[in-house]
Amino acid sequence: MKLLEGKVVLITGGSTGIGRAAAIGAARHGADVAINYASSDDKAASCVAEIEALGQRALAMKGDVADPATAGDFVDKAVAAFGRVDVMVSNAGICPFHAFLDMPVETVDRTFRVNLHGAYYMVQAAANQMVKQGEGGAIVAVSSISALVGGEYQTHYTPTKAGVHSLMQSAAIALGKHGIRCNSVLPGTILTEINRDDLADQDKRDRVTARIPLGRLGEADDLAGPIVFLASDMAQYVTGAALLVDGGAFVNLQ
Ligand SMILES: NC(=O)C1=CN([C@@H]2O[C@H](COP(=O)(O)OP(=O)(O)OC[C@H]3O[C@@H](n4cnc5c(N)ncnc54)[C@H](O)[C@@H]3O)[C@@H](O)[C@H]2O)C=CC1
Ligand SMILES: C[C@H](O)[C@@H]1OC(=O)[C@H](O)[C@@H]1O
Repeated sequence: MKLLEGKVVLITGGSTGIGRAAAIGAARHGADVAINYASSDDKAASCVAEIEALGQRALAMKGDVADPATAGDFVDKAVAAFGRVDVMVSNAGICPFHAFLDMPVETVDRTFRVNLHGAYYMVQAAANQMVKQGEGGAIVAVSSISALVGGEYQTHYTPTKAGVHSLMQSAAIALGKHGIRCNSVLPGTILTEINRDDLADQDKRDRVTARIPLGRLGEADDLAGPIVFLASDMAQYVTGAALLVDGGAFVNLQ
């Protein structure tokens, strides 16, 4: 069964990792997909090609989500190409691991701007388009298990993920009357570019893996199903929710 047949899905940071897996997952479920991406034209083009090979329409738009203007441009471009917006997956993010006591101001500022401000502007732009269309919609934000627990080298990052989780809760209230559902996924540790260097430390990798009841680190594709589900009408009465996708890591205290 295809869960997103005929829908138009927008995804930020969609050329790699979790965003790319969500883009391909949405296309497999019958959606046309627009991705925003930050830098690599080649990766964006290959994602578009993969979606088109599945028989769906796709477009890629380069843009920095930290710039408020990018959100409106992205939504406008998707509407010009596909006529509407049914789903926004706010996924773009950075996590430049660094110790707390000498954290550079620029690193804090950039992480907040990309992860939290970027999500805010994208969600707002998509919601305005959905309200204009008058047929509801679904917003899925990629938050993190880090919204609930800390990280020694992530003091600038974990608050942004808590913020994204909170944004979905408040947006669910603000947008419920328009039939727009807002939910977040909370991935655990997923092997992607964002943590490639950090997890090159075998000790850390082993420690993180040992905490996961399912016995392995996550892969980007582990997020595709939960994101497609929350975006789809199968989740028609789910809003303001946060779905942990962490192999059980969060509940594993002792
Ligand atoms: N990999 C993990 O263990 C976890 C990742 N996450 C979140 O998942 C999301 C996706 O990350 P991953 O797929 O893991 O890594 P990734 O590095 O493959 O994906 C992040 C994407 O965001 C894009 N991006 C970064 N800054 C941007 C900007 N200013 N404007 C537009 N796009 C930008 C990157 O180019 C990249 O495509 C992030 O929000 C991250 O915080 C959450 C929990 C765990
Ligand atoms: C990038 C990290 O490996 C990853 O990011 C998160 O949000 C998770 O909690 C992991 O720490």
